Amino acid sequence: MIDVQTDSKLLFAASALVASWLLWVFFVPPKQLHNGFNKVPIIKNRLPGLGGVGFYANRYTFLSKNVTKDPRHPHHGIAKFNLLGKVVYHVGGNDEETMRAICLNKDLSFSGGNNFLFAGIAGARQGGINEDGEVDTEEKRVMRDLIKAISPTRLNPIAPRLVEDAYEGIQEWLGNGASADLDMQQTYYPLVFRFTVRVMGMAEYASSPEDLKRFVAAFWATQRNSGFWTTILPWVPQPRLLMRLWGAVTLWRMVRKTLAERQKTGHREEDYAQDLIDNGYSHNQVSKFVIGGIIAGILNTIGTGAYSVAFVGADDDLKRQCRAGLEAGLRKVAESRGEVYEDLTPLQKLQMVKLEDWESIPDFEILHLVFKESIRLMLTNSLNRYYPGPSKDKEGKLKPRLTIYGEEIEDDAYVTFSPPSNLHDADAFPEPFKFDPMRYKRGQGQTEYTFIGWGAGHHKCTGMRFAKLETIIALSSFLLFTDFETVDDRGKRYSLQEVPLPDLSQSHWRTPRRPMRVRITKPTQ
Ligand code: HEM
Repeated sequence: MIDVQTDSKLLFAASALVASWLLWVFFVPPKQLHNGFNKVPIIKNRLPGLGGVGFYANRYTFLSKNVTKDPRHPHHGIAKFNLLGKVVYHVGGNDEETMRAICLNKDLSFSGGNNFLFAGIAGARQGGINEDGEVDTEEKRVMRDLIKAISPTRLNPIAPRLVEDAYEGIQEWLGNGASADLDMQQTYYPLVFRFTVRVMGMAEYASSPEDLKRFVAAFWATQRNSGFWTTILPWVPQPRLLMRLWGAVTLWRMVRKTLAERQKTGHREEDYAQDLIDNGYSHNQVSKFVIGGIIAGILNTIGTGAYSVAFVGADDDLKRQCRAGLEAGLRKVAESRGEVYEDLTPLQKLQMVKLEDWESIPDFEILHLVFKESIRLMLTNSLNRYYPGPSKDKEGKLKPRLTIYGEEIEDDAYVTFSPPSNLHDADAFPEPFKFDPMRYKRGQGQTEYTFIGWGAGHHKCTGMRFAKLETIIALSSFLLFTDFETVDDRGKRYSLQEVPLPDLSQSHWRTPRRPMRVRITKPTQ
């Protein structure tokens, strides 16, 4: 028999429990935040228990609203806030001492920071740090493999194939027409994807448009479906979460299936996945490497590269300068190989260039400066770290505690540095939102601490040379295989300073604030 009275009592008790738990989750910040460990100002949040979840959803705006209001020095200073029960220190500025404190302190965990502050995995294992407080061997191995995958010995033989990919891409975009208006997200982004799968794995997708399309769609399903609710309530089924799951499962299954096919048929490719297979790595290990490598390789490269093309397409003088530099450099390469420059096709000219040529021939410098300036304007991803506390040195003595802007940081805290605080600082880069690639020739942003675009210290970008190579190949392909200009959706030309930047809170997809197309035309000569 049902005892109605007991049941309703139980129901009441359960509801009260849930309600108190929710109140606690939403309104009670972690004790650590207010414990007076230091005098760092606290960022207040409407739901102090959840904390500054705007950091995930709208990072740039969240920091602009809550840190300094001085637009000449965005995001400068230090402030702390609660984020899902963890204490996070925001740090910004362009003084070398502060950046060194973050970039050179071996007690700070890169993967621990990114698991939580980038991927939004609250309470995840502080990956990469073993019980002795050292970077674990699995993480070291993955990093070693990545360095090998994009080493000059591998990039040089693949570079001509990347040029061919760009050439084919352009022919495909033009189709039978004399010109085409490119939405860069739908055209340039898949091209960079093609480059990346060719280098890392799975090269099969680079030659199969259908597979590439499916792979790209699955990738973006994982990257573009993180938001406020999926971060706060990751266990509650919701459309974005399901999309994310679908993306992750599809990526995983595609890579596993392709690996199994290689094993079954003996088919081989020139990508790094093949090297790993040959070295006896398990399919699990290869899949993790491929997917991780693609995430690292794609996210910062697509938008900054696409905008490099768009900026050049918006200014005829800059385009002339880039073409002149490119042609002069290509002529030198051809002549050094004993070729007659005029006898070569544009494709052959570009395919001859080695990584070291792109990096060392002074005529190519203008292309690098365009890319550098595009990164300066666009890079908003923070440098994320986890601080477990000071470790011990070899004699067993505690190392000095992490100190930033004179304030000691407690154990079990997160630290995040905002690149725009460095890259958009008006003293370091006058008129910071003006696209001005020649500013570096006037002495701005010369060191890794005065230009944090590639990071600095222990975690400086491993993929820098590859990112430069692929972007310069793509930009050079536009310059050599097409004529191009940057227009709006009605075909009206944008000037250099009118090129619409993306909302800087949007970390990867980088949609321009107003419609933007790159109009390519078959060259007349
Ligand atoms: C425009 C393109 C790129 C930009 C602006 C960029 C920027 C950065 C920055 C700022 C960091 C430092 C992060 C930190 O300290 O927390 C970094 C690290 C890293 N980047 Fe890049 N990156 C780019 C392309 C690439 C590519 C193409 C790859 C790989 C194929 C790559 C792989 C990595 C890796 C593995 C790290 C971590 C290094 C370590 O922990 O030692 N990046 N990148």
